[in-house]
Formats: sequence, C-alpha cells, structure tokens
Amino acid sequence: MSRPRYPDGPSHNWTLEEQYARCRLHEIGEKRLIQILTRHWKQDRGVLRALEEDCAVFRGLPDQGFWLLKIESVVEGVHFTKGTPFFLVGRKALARALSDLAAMGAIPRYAMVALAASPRLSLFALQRLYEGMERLAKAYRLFFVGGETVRSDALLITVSLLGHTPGYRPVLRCGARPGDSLFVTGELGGSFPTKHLVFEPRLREGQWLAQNRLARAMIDLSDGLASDLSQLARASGVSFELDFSKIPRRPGISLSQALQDGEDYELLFAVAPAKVSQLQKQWPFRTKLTCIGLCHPADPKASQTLDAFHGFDHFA
Ligand SMILES: Nc1ncnc2c1ncn2[C@@H]1O[C@H](COP(=O)(O)OP(=O)(O)O)[C@@H](O)[C@H]1O
Ligand SMILES: Cc1ncc(C[n+]2csc(CCOP(=O)(O)OP(=O)(O)O)c2C)c(N)n1
Ligand SMILES: [Mg+2]
Repeated sequence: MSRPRYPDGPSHNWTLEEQYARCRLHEIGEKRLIQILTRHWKQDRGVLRALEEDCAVFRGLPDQGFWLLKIESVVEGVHFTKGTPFFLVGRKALARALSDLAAMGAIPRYAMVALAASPRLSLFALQRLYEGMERLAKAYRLFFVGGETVRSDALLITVSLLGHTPGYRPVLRCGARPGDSLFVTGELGGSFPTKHLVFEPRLREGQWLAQNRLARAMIDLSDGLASDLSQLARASGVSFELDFSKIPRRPGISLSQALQDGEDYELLFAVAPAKVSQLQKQWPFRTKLTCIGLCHPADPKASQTLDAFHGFDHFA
C-alpha cells in the first residue's frame, strides 16, 4: 500500500525527515532553512558559484569575464517602517542589491523590479519610490529592463540585478588564507534609524579591490560583522582573530552594537600578507579603511569565535 503524502494521526510512525519537515521556521533559522531547501540543487558548467555567495557567478564568453546575478527584497515592517519616506524605501531597495555586487567587485548593468503593493496605496507614493531607485541607478549608470506587479497588504519591493566583471575575476567569499589580514571599510553599528536608508554602496571600492587583485575574499556586512565574518571564515576554511579595539565604530556605538546591529553595508575583505602595504599606500578613496584582525588556520579548539554575538536572522 502506498504511504499517504501528508501522513497524520496517532498511528503514524514519523521518519526523522518527516519530523524535521514539521519544524516551524523559527526553530530552524534562516541559514539552515536555505540550506535544507537548496541542498539538492544541481548546476551546469556555466555556473562558477551558485549558493553561499553574495551573487551567483556565471562564466561569460572567453574575454568577457564573468556575469553576476543578485536578488534582494525590502519589506514593510522588516526593512523600513510605515513612516519611511517612499523615496528612501526605493533607494534602499536598490542600494542593498548594489552592495552585494560591490562585495564581489562587479559593475552593475541591468535591473528588474518586483512590486507588491496594496490597492489603496497612492500613485504618488510609488512614483516617489521609483524616483529613489532611479536616482541611484543613474549615479551608477545602470538600466531598468522590467519587473513584476502584484497585490499585497504589506509593501514589498524586490530588485534583481545583472552585473559583470569585464576582464577580471569576481572576489568570492571563500578565498581567505591563514596569515591574511582582515580589513573593513567605513564605521560599523548604529545603522538604525537613519544610515540603513541612505548608505552609499561601496561599489567603487569593491571594483578597485577586485581589479587590482588586492582582496582575495570579500563579503558585504548586512547581518552584522559577527555573523558575516563567521560566514566568510567558514566559506574560506580559516579561523580568525579580531583586535576588538580596532573595530571602527560610529559615534556613540558600543562594541557589541558594532558586531551585531547589522545593515552596515560596508565591505569586509581578506588581503594576502604581501599585498597589505600596497593596499594601504594606494587606497584612493576617502572611505575609511581599517585593519581589524588576522586569519589563522582552522582549529576548532584554539580559534576565536563570535558565537556569543548574534547576527540578524529573519526567523530567529
Ligand atoms: N529562498 C531562497 N532560495 C534559494 N536560495 C536562497 C534563498 N534565500 C537565499 N538564498 C541564497 O542563500 C545565500 C545567502 O543568502 P543571503 O543571506 O540573503 O545573502 P546576502 O546576505 O548576501 O544577501 C545566497 O547565495 C542566496 O542566493
Ligand atoms: C523596521 C526595521 N526593523 C529592523 C531593521 C533592522 N534590520 C532589518 S533587516 C536587517 C538585516 C539585513 O537584512 P537581510 O534581509 O537579512 O539582508 P541580506 O543579508 O539578505 O542582505 C536588519 C539589521 C530595520 N532596518 N527596519
Ligand atoms: Mg550580502
């Protein structure tokens, strides 16, 4: 007899897999959820990296470098409040996706926008929201090529971006090696209530680091330094040692806020020992650059962990 598709009732013997499937999302957490949903996905040879990177990376034709694809959403009540000016909601929706392209050193080219909005929202509001996106797109010379519109009680904007790295390799999360120095741009913490709406994605900095092959692993800080550094280290198979006194903080911000507030949208990257002085001498930007620590060989017993600090998790 075939088993019922959705078994239930007191007589059913649950397999481990079935028990797991009944867990609620808050018991699993965001990262583990993504892993469970995607672990059986297969890729073809054109895909250089799919999951666990800031963008998916594809091989272009010879001489064309690589193509990168990203999708990011902002949701009312999660990424902005009801009173947030619509111009800034639109700006943030695009800036968040741009920050992920920056983290791989890519140049953004084309964007699509999905919009979920209430029928009661005014046209004026959405025009301001689109203006916010368009102003930023113009500054980075990127073009909108379409989108999608649906009805929803909560306002949600999803931006998908296509970018490329013509003639150079994108910087992955997995390239850090023991001995590398860890650098961060800007200042961390205290992104709410204002900075998360008006931050400048570090596109020029990321592109410069990739084109000059100065960063060998990079990530943008969205969930907080503690969480995002742990991700970069795990992807690279290294451990790390932070000099907490060096972590650049925004005025009035404590160390634990700098580690776990999130939405900094700064770049964290690893630099080989032989390239550290070149980086420091040639850094051409006004953006603050700080060395905050070192990478070490992976050693679960001896390595520093930031487990005591919590990053942002949509389901925790
Ligand atoms: N619902 C989903 N289905 C498939 N893949 C996902 C989903 N959500 C996130 N991912 C992938 O998981 C990885 C981590 O996602 P996320 O934490 O949102 O990255 P980021 O902080 O760089 O925006 C990325 O490779 C992303 O493409
Ligand atoms: C109303 C509101 N609540 C909370 C926050 C703080 N916040 C929202 S999302 C987030 C983390 C980053 O967002 P996520 O969607 O996880 O970005 P990703 O890692 O996918 O780039 C933080 C710190 C906020 N900006 N606005
Ligand atoms: Mg990211």
